[in-house]
Amino acid sequence: MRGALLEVRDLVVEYGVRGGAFRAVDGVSFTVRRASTLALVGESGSGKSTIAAAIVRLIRPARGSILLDGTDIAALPEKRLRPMRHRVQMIFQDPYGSLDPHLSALQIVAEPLRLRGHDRASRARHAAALLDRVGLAASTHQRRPAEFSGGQRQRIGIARALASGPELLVCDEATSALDVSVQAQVLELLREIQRDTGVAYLFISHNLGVVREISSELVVLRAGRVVESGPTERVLAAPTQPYTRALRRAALDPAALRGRKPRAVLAATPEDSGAEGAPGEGEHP
Ligand SMILES: Nc1ncnc2c1ncn2[C@@H]1O[C@H](COP(=O)(O)OP(=O)(O)OP(=O)(O)O)[C@@H](O)[C@H]1O
Repeated sequence: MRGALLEVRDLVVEYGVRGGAFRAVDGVSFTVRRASTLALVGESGSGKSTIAAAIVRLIRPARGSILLDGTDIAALPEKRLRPMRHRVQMIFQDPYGSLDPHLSALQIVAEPLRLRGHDRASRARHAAALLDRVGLAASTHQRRPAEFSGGQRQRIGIARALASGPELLVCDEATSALDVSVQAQVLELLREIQRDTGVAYLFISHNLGVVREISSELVVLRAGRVVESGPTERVLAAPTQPYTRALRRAALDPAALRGRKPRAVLAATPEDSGAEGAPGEGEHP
């Protein structure tokens, strides 16, 4: 089995709310292995994005550790974290908001290369190669983000993330805004990139169809806690938790397959309302 790249241990993340702290992530542990894909699933509000934000250090956890190759990046002072930041990159549901509208695709992808010390010629060469790699023809490289489709913008986001030379890509609903055929193309691209570069993915999604395609390991979250985890095929073939069964049914719902959040279709049937209670319960108001 491949070695561990990212080990999340007993992670607790809290948000300050009126009257105290709200615990959005409550004692979560999992391991992402090198060159492999672990999916985090769970209904809206279960804590997926909060975990992602803690991993890329947008938020500091209240407790627990996030070990990247054995170094606890949750505890590192900013100065010591800086040289490691390029090792973990993130791609978002809609990269549009994070792509500078005034820059060309080539300039967007060149920026992380500048930060890594590439000179101008090397930046142009590498950025063009990365855009080619994600399937964007040279004739499009000078276009601005608004001149691309959603799927193409996601490709720019992937190329930009790759420009940092990451070992881990955190993909937060990275294909959810895309229609099904474009989604399949982007998933295939991510798989090819993993084969070529050995990058690992932490793949956050509410869509079990997508998760089945891309991940080897699965962690199911509910109200900030892990309710089930293991090899994806095993967990999906024989979920032991009522909540996972409800999620699996939701994945078969056409609305879920179109990329909508399945909250509305998550009402558990009586057979599923076991000790875990009905999905949606315990959600933060
Ligand atoms: N800044 C914040 N302040 C207070 N509570 C927050 C904040 N951000 C998120 N939360 C709460 O933390 C919980 C987890 O939110 P999070 O966004 O991590 O869930 P999620 O599983 O990613 O949901 P989604 O699928 O809708 O993106 C939710 O109950 C949410 O309301």
